[in-house]
Amino acid sequence: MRAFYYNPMTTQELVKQIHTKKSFLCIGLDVDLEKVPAHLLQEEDPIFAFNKAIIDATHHLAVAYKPNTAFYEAYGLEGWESLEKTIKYLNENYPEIYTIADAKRGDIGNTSTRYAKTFFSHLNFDSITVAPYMGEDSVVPFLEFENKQTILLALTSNRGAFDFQTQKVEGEEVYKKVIQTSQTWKNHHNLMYVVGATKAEYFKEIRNIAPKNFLLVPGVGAQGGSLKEVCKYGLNEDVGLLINSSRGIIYASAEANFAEAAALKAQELQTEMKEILDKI
Ligand SMILES: O=C(O)c1cc(=O)[nH]c(=O)n1[C@@H]1O[C@H](COP(=O)(O)O)[C@@H](O)[C@H]1O
Repeated sequence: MRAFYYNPMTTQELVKQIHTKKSFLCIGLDVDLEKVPAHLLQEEDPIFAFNKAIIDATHHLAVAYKPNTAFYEAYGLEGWESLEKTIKYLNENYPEIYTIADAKRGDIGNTSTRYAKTFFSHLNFDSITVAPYMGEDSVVPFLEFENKQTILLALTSNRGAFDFQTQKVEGEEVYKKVIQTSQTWKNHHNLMYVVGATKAEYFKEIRNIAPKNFLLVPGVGAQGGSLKEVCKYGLNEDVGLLINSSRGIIYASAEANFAEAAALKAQELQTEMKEILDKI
């Protein structure tokens, strides 16, 4: 795929879109060919056909899409091509939509630079999820892209988050150290954090140390997190939340009506979001 001209999206534009659509919904495009409707398997590119139908049916309800790269890499070269077609389709047809490469990268600086080029320059994603474990020099190559966002894993939605992230080092939980330390690397226009929806009771403290940053919040839907609980302390003056649901939306039906069923699920969340936004 050749690089094409594309205007990168700032957080201010993201906030504008949130207010226009009355939505801070992110739809996760985690495509599993064992779960897509059988008739799509006859398509030349079933993954892209599935994504296109979901995007066309839900783009007015969501402000962001988040393909998790594992679901594409698992199908080898063909899967990677489906990912390329998906991001190109989003950028060309819905340029207002915010895009997240959920790739959870991060390596020595020289290698992180290549990851950053892959997802920001070549694929033209607006943002990427990055693991902070290797420290500042592994994250800075992503932050050097001025109009792109780096989304650091802070407190993840899974049970294993308690293995390291909530453990104390010198009296402070590791996830707090990640947030506090990284705040000195770049400003809130370039830096966001992942905080799981299943960890709603932590949002108050997280907002104390990261009042301005956007938080990407996966775990609503299939993992059982509550939108209302997250919003109680997670919202900030710019809304500041992107709530992701993947399986709960895209696999609402495995029948021919899968895209309409996905739109209904997205609509349920958007309606709840509108009610919340109307009150602030
Ligand atoms: O970075 C992520 O997006 C992420 C972080 C996290 O703590 N928990 C988490 O579930 N995710 C991702 O968010 C998506 C959640 O999918 P569902 O549980 O199907 O809604 C998957 O792509 C996960 O890999």
